Amino acid sequence: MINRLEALLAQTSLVVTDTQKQQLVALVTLLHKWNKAYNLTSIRDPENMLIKHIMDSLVVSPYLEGERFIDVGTGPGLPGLPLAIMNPDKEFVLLDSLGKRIRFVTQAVHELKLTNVTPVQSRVEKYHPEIKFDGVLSRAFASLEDMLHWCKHLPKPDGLFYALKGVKPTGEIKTLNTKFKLEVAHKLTVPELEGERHLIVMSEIK
Ligand SMILES: C[S@@+](CC[C@H](N)C(=O)[O-])C[C@H]1O[C@@H](n2cnc3c(N)ncnc32)[C@H](O)[C@@H]1O
Repeated sequence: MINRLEALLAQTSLVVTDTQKQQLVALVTLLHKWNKAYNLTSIRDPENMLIKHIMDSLVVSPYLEGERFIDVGTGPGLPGLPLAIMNPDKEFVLLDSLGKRIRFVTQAVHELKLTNVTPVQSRVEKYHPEIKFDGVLSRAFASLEDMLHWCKHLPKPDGLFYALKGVKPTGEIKTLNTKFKLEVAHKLTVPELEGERHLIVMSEIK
């Protein structure tokens, strides 16, 4: 699988060390193994997991600004685990309300020896950390409006919200609550993934 990962990475400008490649492959292997018993993702085949989960998460990496992030509704650690592997100098809280998903994330953190990830089982509305975040991330979590509403207590005053989406959510952007504004919408290219991907970056208006 490492050859396949290297071929996919070669189609990007991402610079990934051998250790990081091994961790990414180990993550796919673990997800594939746990998925049989715990139904963590509808994508069951490791090759598809590499493209639709790992590469889809990794291409967000160059756009992260800051040191401390939370991935809300992380499910089995997506995009948070690939991003944490890619950015060992940044801290990631991976939050989900479902126990089986956070148990998987905890196991992955242990097996991959990740020291920059804290798994948290909680509903996002009820999670009030002492230290706020530079960025609030989500993929396949909620509409932009719901994400901003449920997560508005999480970023630092100048922190950003990042939502990874399919087709550009023009309607959702137009109807953003007047307290928030669109910073930028990046069109993402995920090697060998058909269909559009967008990273919507938003901030609160002060
Ligand atoms: C469709 S899954 C997406 C999982 C992952 N981000 C991905 O891209 O594969 C949405 C996740 O959000 C979680 N979730 C939904 N509402 C939540 C809330 N209010 N607080 C915390 N987690 C929530 C669900 O348990 C589920 O794991």
